[in-house]
Amino acid sequence: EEWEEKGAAVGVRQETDVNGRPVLKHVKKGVKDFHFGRTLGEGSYSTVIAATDRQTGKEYAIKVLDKRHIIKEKKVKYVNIEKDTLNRLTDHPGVVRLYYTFQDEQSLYFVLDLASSGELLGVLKQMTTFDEECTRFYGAEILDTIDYMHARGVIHRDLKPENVLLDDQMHVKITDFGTAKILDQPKKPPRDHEDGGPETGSPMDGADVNRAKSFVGTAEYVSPELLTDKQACKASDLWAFGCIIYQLLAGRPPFKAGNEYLTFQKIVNLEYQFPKGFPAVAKDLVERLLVLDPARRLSVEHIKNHQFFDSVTWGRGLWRQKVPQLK
Ligand SMILES: Nc1ncnc2c1ncn2[C@@H]1O[C@H](COP(=O)(O)OP(=O)(O)OP(=O)(O)O)[C@@H](O)[C@H]1O
Ligand SMILES: O=C(O)[C@@H]1CCC(=O)N(CCc2ccc(Cl)cc2)[C@H]1c1ccccc1Cl
Repeated sequence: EEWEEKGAAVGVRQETDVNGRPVLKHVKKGVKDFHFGRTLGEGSYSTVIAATDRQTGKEYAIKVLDKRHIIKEKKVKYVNIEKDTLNRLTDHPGVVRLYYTFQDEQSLYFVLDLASSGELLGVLKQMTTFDEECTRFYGAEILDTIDYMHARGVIHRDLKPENVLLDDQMHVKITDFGTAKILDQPKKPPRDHEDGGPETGSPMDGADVNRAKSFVGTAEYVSPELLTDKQACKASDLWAFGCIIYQLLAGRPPFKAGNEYLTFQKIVNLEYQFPKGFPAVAKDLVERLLVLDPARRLSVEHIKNHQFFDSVTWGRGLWRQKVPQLK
């Protein structure tokens, strides 16, 4: 009998108890409720598979994590962070939604929105570069989603075109929250070392004693403050946002060198140039985001009011408008 897991009940069934009295049974989805289809992709600790709910016919992406591998690689903390973060970010069109979680002997399952048009990075590579209109549209949807995350006390910490997925209508779906930071966790007694991660207080915490000293995202998008004083803040996501805007228009990220160390050097020395023909208004925006001091970087509000986004209608309207033809 599949019993309700804490707060995870998704369905209710009417039954009668031994005295013939009606009783409501909470049932939880499981593997058998889905028809598993094609593999969408592989991660270091996960496989993502397209699946259809047998009762409703709705399509999902199910992320399957191998328990043994996660424990061996000491990634249990990231699993809990991903779940806790996704459970906080449930009502915004720009975030991949987590519908159910369940498990069996070998695996953990996360039932997610299916983003069937793949990664923004893949589309950018096909196009080489985006024109201003497409950059403005995708920049606006990404920024609107960052605004929502930050308002819910979540810093993504690893924003990049690979983690910006696209749904069947080519709207943005941001994913990969395993390395996110949840800001307003109730303060736990200080630990002997700080990795910047949230105090999840989950039973897994104690088990995961040698936590990563500090998480660093993907080299090309890492903010200078994360490299110098190991502290990420909301402005770190806006640094990555600046790198993404630059990359959509230029076809490559602003800081890229032969190896990670050289890339880090370019970042902390703010060593980057704009290609010829880079639009002036976009250049001004990027220059106000790629600022070494996080306190001097544009805030979300100021970015929304920047001339580059003049024609954008922020809010729900943004997500209802037709996506621009990628040309
Ligand atoms: N909701 C989704 N819809 C469609 N495709 C997805 C979805 N989530 C992930 N994918 C694809 O599946 C692949 C694996 O994603 P996953 O999040 O498991 O690992 P990853 O984050 O890409 O890798 P790593 O764990 O090493 O960072 C990725 O290429 C991604 O594009
Ligand atoms: O937090 C939860 O929602 C439940 C609580 C009950 C439970 O046993 N799990 C799995 C805990 C877990 C985490 C990592 C590994 Cl490698 C194994 C088990 C949690 C879980 C179930 C399914 C999918 C993800 C998770 Cl974290």
